[in-house]
Parts: sequence; C-alpha cells; structure tokens
Amino acid sequence: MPGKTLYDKIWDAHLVDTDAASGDALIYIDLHLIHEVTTPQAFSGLKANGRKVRRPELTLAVADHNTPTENQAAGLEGVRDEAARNQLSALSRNVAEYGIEFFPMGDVRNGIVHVVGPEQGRTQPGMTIVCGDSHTSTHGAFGALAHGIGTSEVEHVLATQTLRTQKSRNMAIDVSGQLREGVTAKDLALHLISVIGTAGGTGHVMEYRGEAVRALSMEGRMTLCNLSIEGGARAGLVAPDETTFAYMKGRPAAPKAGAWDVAKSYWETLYSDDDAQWDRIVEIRGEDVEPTVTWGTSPEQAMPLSGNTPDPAIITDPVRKAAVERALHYMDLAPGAPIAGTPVQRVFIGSCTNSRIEDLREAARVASGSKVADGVRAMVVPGSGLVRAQAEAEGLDRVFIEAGFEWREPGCSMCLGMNPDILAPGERCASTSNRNFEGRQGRGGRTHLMSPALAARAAITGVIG
Ligand SMILES: CC(C)[C@H](C(=O)O)[C@@H](O)C(=O)O
Ligand code: SF4
Repeated sequence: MPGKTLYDKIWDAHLVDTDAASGDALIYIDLHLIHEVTTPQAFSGLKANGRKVRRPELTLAVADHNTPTENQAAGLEGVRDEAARNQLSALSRNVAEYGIEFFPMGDVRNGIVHVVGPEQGRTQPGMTIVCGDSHTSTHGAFGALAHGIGTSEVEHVLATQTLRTQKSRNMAIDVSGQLREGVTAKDLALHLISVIGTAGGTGHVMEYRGEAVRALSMEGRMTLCNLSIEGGARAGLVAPDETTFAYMKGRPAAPKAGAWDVAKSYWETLYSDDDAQWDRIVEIRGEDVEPTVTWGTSPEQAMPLSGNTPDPAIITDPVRKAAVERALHYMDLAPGAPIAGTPVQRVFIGSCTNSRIEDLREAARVASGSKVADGVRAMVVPGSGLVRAQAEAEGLDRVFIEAGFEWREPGCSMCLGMNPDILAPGERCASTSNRNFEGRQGRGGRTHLMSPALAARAAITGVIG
C-alpha cells in the first residue's frame, strides 16, 4: 500500500459511503459556515420540505457580503439596498428559527466568514469545512479540507450534515528555500497562478509544502490557500505544525485542557506520507518570487512589479493575443509598458485574502508617517470586528487615519460590488483582494491585485510601484 497524502487521510476519515455506479461519495461535514448571500433559498427549500437542520451546533452564520462598512450600529435600517436588506433579514430569521449561532452585523465577532472561522477557533486541522462561498479554501491553511459549495448543496448539508461529492486528484506545490525580503504570501500566490494559470489546479486539491511555506505565518498560509481557487483547485492545504497550534491555542472554540492534548496528538498525524502518490507536482524556488501585481482582468494576468505589460504584437497564439488585447483595453494600459508608475485613484486594503491583523500591520508600516497622495481615496477594511479591535489596541487605526486612509467597519466591502463600497467607471484601484474580473469592484472599475504593503505604497505615492 502506498502512503497517503494529507488530503487522502482527511477524505478517508470522513467517507460515509460511495456509490459504485456514479463514483459519487458521501462525506461527513464537521463545520458548515453560512452567510447571507447563498443561504436564503437553501432555508426556503428546507422549510418547503419540512426538514430540520441536522447539526445546528456545527453551523455558524455571519453577515459579510452585503453589509455597509460604516455605521453598522444602525442595524438593518442602515442597509439602503432592498435586496441586501432582505438577504440579511432572511438570515437573521432563519438562524433564529433553526437555532444556529450567528454573529450579526455590529457584533464584534462578526466579519468576513473566512476570517471569523479561524479567529474563533472553529476552523481546526483535519476537519471537513464547507460554505456556500468559493474562498472557503482559505481554511485549508489549518490542514482542514475546506471548499465552496453551491446553494443546493448548502441545503443538503443543512439537512444531513453530509455532502455528495467526488474525490479530487492530489497536487503538490513545493516551494523551496526562502521568500526574499519584502516578498509575501500574496506575491507567492499570484506568482503561482501566473505560472500554472487559472485552470492549472482544475480537479485537484493542492497541498503547499516546502521550507518557504513552513516559514509562513498562519495569516500568510491563509492568504495562500485563499487564492487556491483562483488557480482552479478545489481546495488548498498546508499540513498543521507548531505555527498552527500556537495560533489556535486559547481561541474560543479551540479544545481546552486535556482535550487540547488529545486533539493535538491527532493533528500531528495530519501530513502527507513520504511515499504518498501525487498526480502532479509543481516546483517553485522561493528566491525566484518577486513582488507581483496583476495587470489584466484575470488573476493569472500577473507579473513582477519590475516588469512590462505584455505586447500582443509579439504573441502568436491568436486566442492568447485576443485575450491580452481585450484585457489591456479594459485596463486602459499600453502594451509593453512598465506597470510601475501607473496612477491609481483608489486603494482597497481588505477582503478575506488580506484583512487580518498581520496584513494591517504590514500596510501600517508602509503608511506610518506618510500621507495618502492627492487624488487618491484609500480604505482599510478589517476582516472582522475583532481584527479591528486588535488593530485599534495596537494604534494602527491612528496610523491609517493620520495618513489619510479611511478606517472602516468589517465586511467584504470593495472586494465585490455587493455593498456601497464600489469603484466608479474608469477608476483604477490597487486592491489586496483576490479577483480582478471586469466590473468586479464596480462597473467599469479597474483592479490591480497586490499585497497590503504594495497597496499601501500605491496609496502614498499615487502610483503602482
Ligand atoms: C457571493 C459569493 C457566492 C461569492 C463566492 O462564492 O466567492 C463571493 O464571495 C466572491 O468572492 O465572489
Ligand atoms: S471578501 Fe471577497 S472573496 Fe472573500 S468572501 Fe467576501 S466577496 Fe468573496
């Protein structure tokens, strides 16, 4: 028998049954995270069929996508958009009816679902975690099998605490050596996607390994796993280690006293065996990764900060040529020109990719003692109320406010155009989020993905660089 990957181990531990005819499997789900956007229909379906929530205590609800990022104390009255208000009030009603724990808007524990789960200690190694949200891959940073599901699957998980699914293939991303000074997990993730493409991980669960990954903090590992989905993978994983355990210890839902030791000794078995079988291995040298930004309208259209935009004139593949032309046109960038020096009008530091305390510290270090450039509007949006409180305890809010950044309340904010924080048509934004699709941050808006340090620098200088 060959050894097992970490993914194989978690899968085997949760397999309830397999349907020989279809190849579908039924797996048990340890944690179901829910938010306002992908649950109203799922609860309606439950109600219509007269079903209950199978394990309400394994379900946790937050309000994040639609929430405004100021004056949250006003409650739902302060949510101007009717569709958003309806989704938020449906969630409040549903969690009350089914007895699900909920951190409503304005509760200090509320925030972006992928920030809240780990912060509360609900996310734990070896678990299966699902949420009606593609960036559920974030939780893989703890060595949990975590991925997004659709609304009909949300209903299925609510009703049965299981998921009907198929096993993915195993892919290893080996990052050797060290990242260079000033190069972050965000740069690594964007670099990886630029190498493998947005379909590179299709059908696979990616495990990030190697010295450079081991050296990352939990925040960095979450950033990396968050972007796995943009590389096409079903999920991302990092095997748990002392860094993981130190982050988890003492969190509200983490095991206590004797239970901690029992849990930890299980968690320590969660790694890929040396003789595990991989369907694909990608190798990256940590030293090769440069500060990386996107120039186009897909996360794979990323390049070193020191580089030039592609020139369609020298691209022979007609499909690629057309895609590059279209992206350059949408982004209003010249072909073959340096990306550094491109002026921005907006800066967004936030999202489930980069809104944790370490991200805010990194941005504050750059912003400290400087001023946001004339003509630039810059926002910092902490990932949760607790991140915000911690940042305030460290004085980071003062650093940002004195520099001229807006210090907002938690939520998805300008990561996607579902709440009042949006770009105007034609505005260019340096953003720490994970998607730069056309119109993602508002119709006609132009998004450049980058690390918190680079985004803060863009705010100060007014240009990418
Ligand atoms: C609204 C939600 C379903 C969506 C997702 O699944 O990812 C959102 O979080 C996003 O980032 O685009
Ligand atoms: S912050 Fe952005 S990517 Fe993350 S869950 Fe919210 S909308 Fe999706």
